[in-house]
Amino acid sequence: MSMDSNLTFLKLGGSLITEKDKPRTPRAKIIQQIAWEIREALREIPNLRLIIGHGSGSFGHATAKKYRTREGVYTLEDWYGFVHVWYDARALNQLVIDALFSAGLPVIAFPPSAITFREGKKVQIATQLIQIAIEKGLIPVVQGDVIFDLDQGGTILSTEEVFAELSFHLRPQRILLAGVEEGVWADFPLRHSLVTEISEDTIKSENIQISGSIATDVTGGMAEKVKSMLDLCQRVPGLEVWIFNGLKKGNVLNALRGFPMGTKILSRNS
Ligand SMILES: Nc1ncnc2c1ncn2[C@@H]1O[C@H](COP(=O)(O)OP(=O)(O)OP(=O)(O)O)[C@@H](O)[C@H]1O
Ligand SMILES: C=C(C)CCOP(=O)(O)O
Repeated sequence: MSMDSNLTFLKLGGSLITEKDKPRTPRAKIIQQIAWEIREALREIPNLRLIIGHGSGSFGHATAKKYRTREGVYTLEDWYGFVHVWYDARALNQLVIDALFSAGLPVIAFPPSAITFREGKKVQIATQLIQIAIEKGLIPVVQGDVIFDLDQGGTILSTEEVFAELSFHLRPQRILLAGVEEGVWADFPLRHSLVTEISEDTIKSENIQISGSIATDVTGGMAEKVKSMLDLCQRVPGLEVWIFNGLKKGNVLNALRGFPMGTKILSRNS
């Protein structure tokens, strides 16, 4: 399948849309602001096609950590944990959907728990549903979520993992990952030196200090984000991924306009 030059995936990171170290605390104003920026982008670029994803921040991560849901779901208590994580992730999803819908965006939620399962390493996702929604002019919204797993009962799938699976089928031109950092810092947590481009080559040759999130997190923070996106760029040639700060007014709009900032992740051959 060839690349769809009008299709962009945008993740609103959990660190951006919640106060990640305060349990179940959304950043309502930021979510609203971003909703308006997305609407403005669509007004300016009517043929822009979008899939929006969002992380779980201070909603799902703490509960997922408590029940170790990502490592598997076996006992009755584990299954209680599984639905508890689902419940928390769903609560944040409703707030995001409310803000996007109120801004006039034709959003429709596709929670991975309802359209995805995993068998071994293979993630099966009902991509066709999402494709139909896009063809009808709607904006599918996915999220980090619990999913059933045929080998280990259940697990957690991050937004990036959902995006990766969708990318193989839908071939977006760009993935935009909005968080609270300017991008990937070479010297985190000092934050003096920003890495502008990362490829498989630079990550090996340069001394870039990337670790997990400073808040509670079960999906690996920045380290896993960069690793999974580098891997994806190798497998989907031509794809570009940007990691940038969504807290600054106008940044999401500019990124959607095709002027992203922050750190670009690209395949070795781009
Ligand atoms: N080198 C680095 N550069 C930037 N951030 C880094 C770096 N190393 C670790 N981090 C941490 O990783 C965080 C980003 O990962 P995190 O998973 O929290 O993002 P998110 O996708 O917004 O959250 P969520 O998983 O809740 O959706 C940063 O906010 C920072 O705390
Ligand atoms: C913890 C849960 C429920 C999902 C994690 O997804 P992410 O916030 O995109 O990493």
